[in-house]
Amino acid sequence: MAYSSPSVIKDAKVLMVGAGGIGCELLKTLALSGFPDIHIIDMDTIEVSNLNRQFLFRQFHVGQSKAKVARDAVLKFRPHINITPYHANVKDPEFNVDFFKQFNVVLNGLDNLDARRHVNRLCLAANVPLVESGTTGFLGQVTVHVKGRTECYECQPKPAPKTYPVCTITSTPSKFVHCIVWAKDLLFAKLFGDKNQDNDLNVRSSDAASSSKNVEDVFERRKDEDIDQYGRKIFDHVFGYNIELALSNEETWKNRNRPKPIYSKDILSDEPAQQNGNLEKKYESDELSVSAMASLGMKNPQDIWSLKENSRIFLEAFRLFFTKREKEIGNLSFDKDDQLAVEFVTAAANIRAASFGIPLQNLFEAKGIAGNIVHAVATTNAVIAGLIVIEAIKVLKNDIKNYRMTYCLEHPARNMLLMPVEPFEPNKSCYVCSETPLSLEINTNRSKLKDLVEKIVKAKLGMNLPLIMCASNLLYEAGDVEDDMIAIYEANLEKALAELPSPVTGGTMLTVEDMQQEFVCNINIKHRFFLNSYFLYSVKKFLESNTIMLEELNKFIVFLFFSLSSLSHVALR
Ligand SMILES: Nc1ncnc2c1ncn2[C@@H]1O[C@H](COP(=O)(O)OP(=O)(O)OP(=O)(O)O)[C@@H](O)[C@H]1O
Ligand SMILES: [Zn+2]
Repeated sequence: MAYSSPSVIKDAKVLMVGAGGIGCELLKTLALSGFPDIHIIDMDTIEVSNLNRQFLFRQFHVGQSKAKVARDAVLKFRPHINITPYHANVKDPEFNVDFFKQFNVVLNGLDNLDARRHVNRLCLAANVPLVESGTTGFLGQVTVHVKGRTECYECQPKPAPKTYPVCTITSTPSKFVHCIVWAKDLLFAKLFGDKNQDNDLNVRSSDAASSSKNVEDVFERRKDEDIDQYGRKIFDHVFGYNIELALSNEETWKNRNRPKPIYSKDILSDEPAQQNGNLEKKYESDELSVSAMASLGMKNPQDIWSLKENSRIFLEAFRLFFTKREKEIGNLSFDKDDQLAVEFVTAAANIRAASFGIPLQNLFEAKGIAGNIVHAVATTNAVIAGLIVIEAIKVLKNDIKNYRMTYCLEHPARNMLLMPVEPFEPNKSCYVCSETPLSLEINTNRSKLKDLVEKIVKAKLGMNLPLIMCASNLLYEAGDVEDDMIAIYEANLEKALAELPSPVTGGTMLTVEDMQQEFVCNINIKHRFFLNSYFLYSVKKFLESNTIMLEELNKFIVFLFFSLSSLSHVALR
C-alpha cells in the first residue's frame, strides 16, 4: 500500500543525537514514517552488550560506528531517503549553532546530562525545537522544548545521582550496594587503578594511626612474592585484619550488628594456595575472555555463590589480573563490561557482605548495581521512540496546543500506562533560557580563577569552552587562543580572584560565555568568608547529595565544596 506522508514530514530535515537503545528505534520509526532527510550523531562504537536491544546492529558490527551502521541498516529497507551519519561527539565544535540551524527539529536519544544540556543550549541559540527523551527500565519520558513557549531542558534542576556517606562505605555497610561501592571504588581502584589517588581503604581506629607508620604497605607486592600468597595477604588484610581493627572501636557497634572477620585459611582450609593449575592451560589462550568463573568451571551468573566460592573467585580473579593483564594494572578503572572486573567486584562485595551479615547476591545482580544499571527494556525504548516522532510531527505542524510531555509509567495510573501532561511555560528565572543573573558566594581571597572555571563554570554551569570577562577585561578564554595570550591566561588561572589584573571581589559582575553554545550568563560575585558551622553543614550536605536546589526567590543555589585544600569556599546562588 502506498503511504503518502504529510507535507510537514516530507519537507522536514531532522537531527537525531544518539543511536543507542532509543536511537535505533527512533531512526527506524522516522524512516518508516516517511522522514526523508535524517542526520545522526553518535560518538560510540557498537559493543556486544548493545545487541540485545539495539536491533539495527549485529555481532559482526561490533567495533564499528553506531551512527554509520544504523544508517546502513535502515537504508536496506528505506533506500531512497537521506541519512547522514556522524561518528562524533555532539560537543565537537563542528556542531555549532549554524549546524543546528539547518534542522527543523532536534531529537535526543542520549544517556547523559552533560550532552543533553549542551544540545539544549544549541537548540535555544539556533531557535530549533528539541524533543528530549530518556528511559530507565520500564520508565521513560518524552518532553518538548520550544524556545519561549515551553520550559527548556534546564528550567528545572535535575536530581543528582545517589551518593553514599563515606563512613557507611568504609566502616558500616548495611546494604549490598554499600559493599559494591566499597569493592569497586575502594578495593578495585586501590589494587588495579591509579596508585596516586587518595583512597581511604583502611579502617581507622585509635591505635591504627600510630601503629601504621612502621608497618609495611600490605598493598605493595613484596619482591618475588608468590601471586597466590599476595592475594591471600590482601584477602586477610581487608576481610580479616581491617574488620578486627574496626571491631576494636566499641562505640561504633553499640547499636549495630558486629561484623565477623574472615580469613582465607578458615574458608579455604582444605585447599592449597595454588589450586587452578590444571585448568589454566585450557582458558589462558584467549586473553579477552580471561575469566575467573571460566577458570573455576562456574557457568551461571545467576547462581548465588557460597562464601567459599566467592573466596575462590576473589583469589582467582586477583591472580588472573596479575598474570594475564599485568600491563593494565595501575590504569584500570571499573568497567561493567569487563568480565574479570565484574567477577572480582562481585566476589569482594559478597565476602564483605558475609562479614556484615548482609544477604549475598549473584553476579548478574551485582553487575547491575556496580554499573548503576537498570536493565534496559527494548519495549520501553520503542514506545518512547514512537512518542518522540508523534511530538516531532506536532512541532513541525506548529500545533502548540497539543504539545505534550509524556511519562511512561511502570504501573497504570487512572488505567493508563502513558501519562500525557501539558508542557510548562519557561521558568522566568532559568539562567539558561532567561537572562537571570546568578549570584555566587565565594571567598575571593582564597579561591583561584582555576577553581571558578573548573568547578563552577564547567562542572556546574555545563560550559564547554568558556570565556570569562570582568567589565571589559578578558580574564580567561578556553579553546584556540592567540599565542601571546596563553601565558597570561595560565597565570590568571593560578591567581586568587581578588588578585587578578582586573580584581574580582564582592560586588563584581562577571560575564561568562560559551561561544560554541552561544550562551552567556552574568554572575554577581559576593565575597564571603566561610568558616561557620552552617557552611560546614552545607559542605557536608553537598558532598552527600550534590544537590542543586531552587530557592524561594527562584534563584539557583549551589553549595560547592572546594578541593580538600582547607579554606577556599564558595556557594552559588
Ligand atoms: N556527547 C555525545 N555525543 C554523541 N553521542 C553521545 C554523546 N553522549 C552519549 N552519546 C550516545 O548516546 C547513546 C545512548 O544510548 P544508550 O542509552 O542506549 O546507551 P548505550 O551506551 O548504547 O548502552 P548502555 O550504556 O546501556 O550499555 C549512545 O550510543 C552514546 O554513544
Ligand atoms: Zn530554561
